[in-house]
Amino acid sequence: MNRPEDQVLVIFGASGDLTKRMLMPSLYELHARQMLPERFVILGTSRTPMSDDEFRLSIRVMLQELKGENNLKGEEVDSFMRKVYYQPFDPENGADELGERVMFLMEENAIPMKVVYYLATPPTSQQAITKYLGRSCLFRVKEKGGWHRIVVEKPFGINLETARTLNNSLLEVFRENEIYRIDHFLGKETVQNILVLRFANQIFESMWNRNYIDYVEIYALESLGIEKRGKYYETAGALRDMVQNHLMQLLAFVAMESPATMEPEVIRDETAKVLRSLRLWTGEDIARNVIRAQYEGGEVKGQTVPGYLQEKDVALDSDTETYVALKVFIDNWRWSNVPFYIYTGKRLKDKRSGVVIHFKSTPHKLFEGQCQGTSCNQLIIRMTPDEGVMLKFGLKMPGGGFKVQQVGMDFLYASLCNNYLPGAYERLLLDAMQGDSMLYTRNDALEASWRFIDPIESYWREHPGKDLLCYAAGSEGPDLTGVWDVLPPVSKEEKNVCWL
Ligand SMILES: NC(=O)C1=CN([C@@H]2O[C@H](COP(=O)(O)OP(=O)(O)OC[C@H]3O[C@@H](n4cnc5c(N)ncnc54)[C@H](OP(=O)(O)O)[C@@H]3O)[C@@H](O)[C@H]2O)C=CC1
Ligand SMILES: O=C1O[C@H](COP(=O)(O)O)[C@@H](O)[C@H](O)[C@H]1O
Repeated sequence: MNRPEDQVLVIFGASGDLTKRMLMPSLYELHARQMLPERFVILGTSRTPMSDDEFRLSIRVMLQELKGENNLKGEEVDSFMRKVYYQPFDPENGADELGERVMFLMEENAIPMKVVYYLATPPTSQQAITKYLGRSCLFRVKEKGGWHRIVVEKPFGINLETARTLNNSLLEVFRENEIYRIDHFLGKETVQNILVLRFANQIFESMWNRNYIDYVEIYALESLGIEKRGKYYETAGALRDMVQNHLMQLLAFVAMESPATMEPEVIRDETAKVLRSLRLWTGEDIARNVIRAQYEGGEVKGQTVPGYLQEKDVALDSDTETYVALKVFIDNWRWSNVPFYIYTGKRLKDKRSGVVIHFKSTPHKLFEGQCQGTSCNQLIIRMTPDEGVMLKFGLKMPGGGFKVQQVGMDFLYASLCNNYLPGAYERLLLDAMQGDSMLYTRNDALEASWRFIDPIESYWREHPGKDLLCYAAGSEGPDLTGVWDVLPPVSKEEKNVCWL
């Protein structure tokens, strides 16, 4: 792959968690693999006063923590740090020190006027930063034959209305093709692989519809709690934090029609179409098809952990959901009446995420014990743990008679000769630098997703605490027996099965 052209990356929110834990380590990894532009500067900025060296030191410490001191090459870290700078700056204070610093660094490093801005800041500051960029001397890079792009972190609004307001303020300064709305799930190798698995293999794609598929499960289960993000999580909950963005995008990849080409706009047209075809739940449909729950105290991996209500910055009577299960339909020709079950939650037994395609059973059952009366065939696309793909089918048990046992054919990414899997942020940062927006969310898709989420949030607001289930931290989630027609996937289903 070609390295991106020479440019500057300006990261707003440089003193924050995302920059330290995800962005800088990903940029370091790209540097170590010589995938960054030859002439390249990373300028971090936030309001916190810090010198270049203080910023570099904080990044060095984080790299050592994440990768282990022995796994870092001193020379490589030093050469990376030579690309890193910091400028304290408040976008609301009227001055343009940031713009001047960027211009100076471009000149000093003989970098053309090409800039990516990364907004790793809270949504409340995004409008002020965008407005600043519109009035800064930086805005002139385009007049001088350069380009600029802006990457915007989630959450993109808290409902359709706020998403539109944010989008309009971005469009006052940037063109749609310069706006990159990031969804880090799309940067995951296994998620991208859904496209290849589906569209490079006739055996799957020809069966990928209502005639052969009974139902689909999409899940992202976590053992982590809300960490120190109580304030944010109280306004988000599992539905806005995970479903509105990541799981809707994943659903769109699983359900989209085959694109005519692999061009970004063609792929994004197809994913947007899926989200526009979602059946919108209203009123009592919501009570039937959307389940919410909240964790109580418990034990996760041998550690006692508090319940959600005891977490910092959480209201004592909060009804914020930390778990949500949804039954979703895509009202189009391909998926008519095929349920998609979506599950996500915090403080569960393990971290597991993936997609399970449940194929229909054979029309006539010939064999004894044929997969306990259900279908023998599932395709499991595992994102975490053990990234890979497993196909399950029935085979004859050795010995007399014709007894069926379900077995699995398992592909593990770890088994590849070159088993380096780029992190999601590595891939997405590189794409933004190269001007490839395929794995970034387009505004119409985002709006379609909010159109589905908003009525559920409104219903919950109108019925505080109604039907809120609870589950113990460290469990598999709330007990849905009798509440839900299909029970959520449990860890054992993803494992290969051995002969009885
Ligand atoms: N952390 C994570 O794992 C993930 C985070 N995100 C998203 O990324 C964004 C940042 O998250 P995170 O790093 O965790 O948040 P933090 O609170 O850790 O950091 C926020 C950063 O934004 C800066 N900031 C805050 N207010 C302003 C302002 N008015 N003007 C300029 N800069 C400001 C802060 O610096 P200062 O106060 O010095 O200005 C700080 O550098 C959020 O939108 C979050 O939802 C998305 C996915 C994962
Ligand atoms: O965006 C978010 O994603 C993480 C889960 O991401 P993963 O890559 O670790 O699966 C989630 O923990 C967080 O709450 C959410 O904001």
